Amino acid sequence: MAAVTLSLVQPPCGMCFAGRRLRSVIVIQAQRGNWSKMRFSNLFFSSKVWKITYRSKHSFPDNLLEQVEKCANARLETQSKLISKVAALMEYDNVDDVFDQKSDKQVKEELESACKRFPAISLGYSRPVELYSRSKFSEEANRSILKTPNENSFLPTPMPVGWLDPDGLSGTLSSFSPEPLMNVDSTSLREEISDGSSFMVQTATSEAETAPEEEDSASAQLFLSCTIGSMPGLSKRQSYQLDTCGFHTMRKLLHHFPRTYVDLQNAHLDIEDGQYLIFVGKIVSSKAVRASSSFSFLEVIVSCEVTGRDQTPENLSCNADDKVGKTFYLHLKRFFRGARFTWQPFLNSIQEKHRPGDFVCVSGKVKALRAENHFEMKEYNIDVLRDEDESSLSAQGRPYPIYPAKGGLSPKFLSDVISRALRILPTNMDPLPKEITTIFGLPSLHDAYIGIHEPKNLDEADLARKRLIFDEFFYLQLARLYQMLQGLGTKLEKDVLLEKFKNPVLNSVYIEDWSALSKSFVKALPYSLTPSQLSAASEIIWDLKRPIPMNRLLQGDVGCGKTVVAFLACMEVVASGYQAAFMAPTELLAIQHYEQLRDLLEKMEGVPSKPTIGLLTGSTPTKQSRMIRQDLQSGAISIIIGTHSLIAEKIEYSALRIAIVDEQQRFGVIQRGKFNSKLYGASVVSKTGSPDSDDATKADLNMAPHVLAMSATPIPRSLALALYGDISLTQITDMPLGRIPVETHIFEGNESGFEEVYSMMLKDLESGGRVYLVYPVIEQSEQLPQLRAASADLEVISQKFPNYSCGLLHGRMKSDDKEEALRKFRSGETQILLSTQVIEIGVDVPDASMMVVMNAERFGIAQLHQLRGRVGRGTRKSKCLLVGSTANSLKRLNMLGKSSDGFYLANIDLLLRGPGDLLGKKQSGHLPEFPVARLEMDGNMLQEAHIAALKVLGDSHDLEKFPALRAELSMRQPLCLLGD
Ligand SMILES: Nc1ncnc2c1ncn2[C@@H]1O[C@H](COP(=O)(O)OP(=O)(O)OP(=O)(O)O)[C@@H](O)[C@H]1O
Repeated sequence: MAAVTLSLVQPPCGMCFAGRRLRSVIVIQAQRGNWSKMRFSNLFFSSKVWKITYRSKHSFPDNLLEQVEKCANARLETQSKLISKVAALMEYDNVDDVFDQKSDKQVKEELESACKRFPAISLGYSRPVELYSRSKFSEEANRSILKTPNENSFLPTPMPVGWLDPDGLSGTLSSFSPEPLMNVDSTSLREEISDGSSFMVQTATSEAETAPEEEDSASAQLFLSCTIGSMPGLSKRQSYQLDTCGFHTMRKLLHHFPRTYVDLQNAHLDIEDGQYLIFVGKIVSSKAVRASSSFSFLEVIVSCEVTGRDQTPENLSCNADDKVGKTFYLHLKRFFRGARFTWQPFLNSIQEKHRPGDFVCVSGKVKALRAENHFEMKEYNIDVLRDEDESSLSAQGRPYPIYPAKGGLSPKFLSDVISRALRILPTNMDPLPKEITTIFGLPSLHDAYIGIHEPKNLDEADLARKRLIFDEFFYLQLARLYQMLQGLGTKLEKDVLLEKFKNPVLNSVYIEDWSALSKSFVKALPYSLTPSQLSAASEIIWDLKRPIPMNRLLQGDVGCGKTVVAFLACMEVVASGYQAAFMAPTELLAIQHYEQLRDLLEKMEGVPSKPTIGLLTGSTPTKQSRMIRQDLQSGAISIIIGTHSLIAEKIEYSALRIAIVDEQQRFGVIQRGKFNSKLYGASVVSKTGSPDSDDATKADLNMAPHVLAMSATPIPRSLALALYGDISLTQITDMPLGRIPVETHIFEGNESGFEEVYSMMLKDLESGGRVYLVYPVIEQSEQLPQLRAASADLEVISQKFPNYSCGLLHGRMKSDDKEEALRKFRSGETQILLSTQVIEIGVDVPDASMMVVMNAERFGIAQLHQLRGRVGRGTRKSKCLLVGSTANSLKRLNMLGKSSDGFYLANIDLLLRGPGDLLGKKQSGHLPEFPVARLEMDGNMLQEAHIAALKVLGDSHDLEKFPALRAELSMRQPLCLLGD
């Protein structure tokens, strides 16, 4: 049986015990009524209460208490409905008047008699009140949830409790309430239910109970994780509906953000349908009508005087100073479906809620009715003003939030529930330390929720959005850095790592301190390294000397010379006696890197034992690949270059120390992470060198390899942070000396456009150049006949340029054929190479001097920039011709004509096409979801969030000092989602 625990706080001297408190007593007692057991229908029970309140007003509380007492043993699931009904009925009875006329003494006597009758009611103190089911949270947490200093704002209130239409059709009547809710500030009532769950009706503000702030915030933020069913005042059906539509928790509900805000304008003389306007006027009538046996509606008519200048043509001649006035009639309707809403007392009650003559402020969307100056208000809000003076304040327009519907729940319903949730939002729920919000100028979480849902102006909404975006980025960064720190042993290591992130520029090793092998490698290069290449290599080598696995992204514009920097990293590792793996996205590129490295090693002089290198791709013959695997296992191979076969399970390394992933958009986080499983044992080292005693310390044992990712599509920093979180960035910002910028020309793909393109091609070929022709597809397609296809065009181009030989290269060709086609083009046997975008990545033919891209609008800007980077890699002046299918497409392509800065173009691409397109499907699949933030717009905030996360972790490596933050982190970021 349900045990009733009811607590009433002794009011301060002189303050009247409001009738509301007794009403609350009744409400609680009503919970005990087992109306389901007694087969009471809703109607029956309601009518009972009504009868009592109407017939015997004077002894109303006693009688009512008696009646509800009869309904013992309420079943848990029926209680919330019952309580809603009773609370609602109480609200509409003028019970306050009855009690307010009585003296304190009288009220006290009544309370005492109630207490005698119901031993569960005790006077004089307030016990802790639990808001949510104990099964969901620890008792302690619940207690402190309710000890928020601003408890009143946290309290559920009976008005909305009672009036949410159980059918979900008519929404809440809360907007009709002249005074928001019952002001029970110092009464605490609680009923504990036998299964341990509890439901709070009202709670108290008691100084003695005010808990320390930290405790408050730690538990108050648990509020967001409360199930939607725990939200006071929702009917069972509404909870169910919300839950099935995905609003499982308060967080989910509060994160249903407005789609947009309508600028609510003050009413003016010329009203047009669909405008969102705000009026101040007087209620002229309020009528509740029973339309059928199961349908009723309420219509409130508000008259509003609006003055202004008449803009109609016949009045244009009037003096400009003449103001005219008009009276508009606004019709506010609300519909109710269900027999119980056709019941006359109910209709009377809702009708009386709006008294003719009341000043109100009405806002919503207007729709003209047939009668002149009569408008229906849709999606409206109505607020009763205390007096006319308040009207000037209220009439100031606010942004009007427009919510998206979800799962069949109407925007209005959602907005009502959200606004109710906002009213019980604890103010101190912010898990972010105050210091962080202050440094970054962010509002508190409480203010952010209010600001996004009920902003006073658009600036407030913007600031709120900023805070919510910051949170999304912050927790991502925090989780990734936290995860990384957890992988480290000592405090010192953690400090070093955090310091490294804070001051990335300070961490580099001068060339004098590089290994002898690296220095000889630099000497063997046919060119000198650019300053950027030097500093990039220094940064990487600094990292390689730490006992913490490096996770670095080497970025640089196409053709800036990243490969050689990566080779240097390999040399440094090999010099310490370890192995390096270099993974390329395509076989072509793997072969290219292998040959380049082989040539450079051959030129190296004065090195006693040169590093041994191997090539392993999908097409390596089985016998050869078995041998390579054996050599990797024994340490006979110190640098292995290959494709994704390098991370195959059967590959074992003896001492893998660095994995270079030439990502070029093709590899995702997972592939990089797979290298982590390629741990090495310290017992075996490669043959090239022996580990320095300093480096190969015990801490190195079983350390995951360093990972250096290379990206030629400069991923905007924000995107890199979002994608990798904990990654360090190294950028090569200058180009090798002697490079001549590629000229870019844009053409429309019509007859004259192609004529010009062909003539430019001919000129280039005649001067000894070599031309890439890039196509969006291999074969002509019936679905997309406008696309030029590489295979189909081979004949056309061969005929057009009979004196030159053409080659074909595309992804469907066999590996050997591809290599052969590229070899011929590189050597000059073929002068024209018709290709698909397979050449986009890394292909390095320094003599290629022209690139023509057909149907160029089919490629992203970053992609085109990549393609363009295939030319201009030597000393010849090169050109890139982009042929757009239509005149419309040229605008976007023109951007490439204006800039050759890959970072700038990548940002533009991110802005225009979003991260998914920029990264490619594979990689963008690893991007975390950001419900509010748009990386392309809000990316710069990621950097702030990164700094904030570093700061927090710097203060407390394991977040022990920030329990609320830790709890929030675990709720937001399950660690399995954190990439590698
Ligand atoms: N410092 C330098 N001076 C002159 N040439 C250089 C320099 N560094 C690299 N190169 C040459 O520039 C060309 C491009 O280098 P590399 O292939 O490393 O560029 P990349 O940054 O990897 O470009 P991509 O993104 O296209 O792969 C190569 O032919 C390389 O030999």
